[in-house]
Amino acid sequence: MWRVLWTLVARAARGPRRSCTRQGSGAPAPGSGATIFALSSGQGRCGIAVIRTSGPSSGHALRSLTAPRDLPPARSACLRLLTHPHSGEPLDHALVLWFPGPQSFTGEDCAEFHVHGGPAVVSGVLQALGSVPGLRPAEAGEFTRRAFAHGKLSLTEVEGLADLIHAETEAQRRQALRQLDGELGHLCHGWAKTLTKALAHVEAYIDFGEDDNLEEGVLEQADSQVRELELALSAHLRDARRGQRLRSGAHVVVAGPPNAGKSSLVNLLSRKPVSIVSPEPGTTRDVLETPVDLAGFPALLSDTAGLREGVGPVEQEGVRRARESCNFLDTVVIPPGAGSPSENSRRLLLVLNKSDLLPRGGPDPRPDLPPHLLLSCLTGEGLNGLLEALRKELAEVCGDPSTGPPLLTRARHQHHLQGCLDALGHYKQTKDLALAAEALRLARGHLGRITGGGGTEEVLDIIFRDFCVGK
Ligand SMILES: Nc1nc2c(ncn2[C@@H]2O[C@H](COP(=O)(O)OP(=O)(O)OP(=O)(O)O)[C@@H](O)[C@H]2O)c(=O)[nH]1
Repeated sequence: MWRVLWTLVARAARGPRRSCTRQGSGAPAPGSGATIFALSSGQGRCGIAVIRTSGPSSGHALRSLTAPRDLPPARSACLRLLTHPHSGEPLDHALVLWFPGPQSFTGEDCAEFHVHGGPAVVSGVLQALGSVPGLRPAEAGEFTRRAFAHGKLSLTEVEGLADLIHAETEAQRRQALRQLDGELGHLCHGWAKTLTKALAHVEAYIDFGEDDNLEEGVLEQADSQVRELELALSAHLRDARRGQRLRSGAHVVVAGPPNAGKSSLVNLLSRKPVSIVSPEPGTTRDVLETPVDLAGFPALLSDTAGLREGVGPVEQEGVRRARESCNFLDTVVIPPGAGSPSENSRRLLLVLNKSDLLPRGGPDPRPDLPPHLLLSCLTGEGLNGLLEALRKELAEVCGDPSTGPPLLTRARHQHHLQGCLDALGHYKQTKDLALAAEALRLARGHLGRITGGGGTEEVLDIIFRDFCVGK
């Protein structure tokens, strides 16, 4: 029987749809065939600038620009004089590297020129490359798109790479690196393998149901595999918003009565004068948002109008907007002497500001309040404690990328996971084994599309739009 089942596992793994493996779309990247070139390091004056090429004429380009005109050994840096291929004019002394395909980032022949980073050197070398027949400037993300097309990166790894390039905080960098290293892809791959096994069991029953040699309980095994998978997928979907928040930033709202020191705290946390600080109550009238790195997590920090009643229509509108902002993670700042906050915040971190005005080492001045932190925006005392408390809150809200399972970082991951769960729901409902097998294939197709299997072409333009030229 096991031989029968293994054959079926192999067949189920092939299936009518592409399984979730680490491979590209199979479709050639637009315009692949041409050799592309671009500055891959940042724009502007710098010590070293890296210019690279990818495509069949890379070797020819390297020989055309370097003296001596032979290819350096593969993947070894060599010092060469760069000259213009037509005029012979010296352009720079550069380190050059030759990466013959398929052992290169894109899977194609690639060359790199590490030149001195002056604008004239860079434009001279780019112009020289443009004069080599068969070469054209690369479009944004075209190197990575070719890497994807040649199966060098899965789609989740491409997304991880895009996130790594855009990462502005430590938590974002950690998360992006984990995705680039294939953690999310491996997770989906593991789920797809479970589905393949379940499918093999169902197909075995369809083909050999009457065969005495067929092992007992194959359908029950498939059912239990599906149940386990459902639990795992549901757990990930429950956490789905965390990964997206980690990419886009959590909302942190500073709210409280007028003159509490909200603007002072926003300026302190963002390390720049975002808001006007003044002893006059009611200075901040509207919600002021600024992106910040809070204890390694990305956040959109909002300063709000002081919450009070009986003011004019403009300030009242500010108060209304402030209350509306208190939907996410709120830090409510209150001064000594104010009443307990009544805001209906989902997550509240209470800070008692102006602690420098309190007697040193005295008892807690506000034992009537819920647990709170003491802070002085004036002296900075208590700031480390507040940052640590924020780090814990944000790790809850965004997910901690140092530990825990890989996060779903995009809406499309969530969409396909939900699609997979829905298909598993159909599997459980139907009594028809052929339809059950089809539901499992459908579920597996959704998982495959997360890592870039068939049917992802429509999202490629959106994903690669996030890249810069040269990547
Ligand atoms: N002593 C002391 N004064 C502070 C501290 N933080 C802020 N202040 C002062 O308190 C006053 C009000 O500060 P703001 O930051 O403008 O207060 P706010 O809550 O934004 O005020 P509104 O715009 O009215 O809502 C200013 O004079 C600040 O210099 C602090 O920790 N200690």
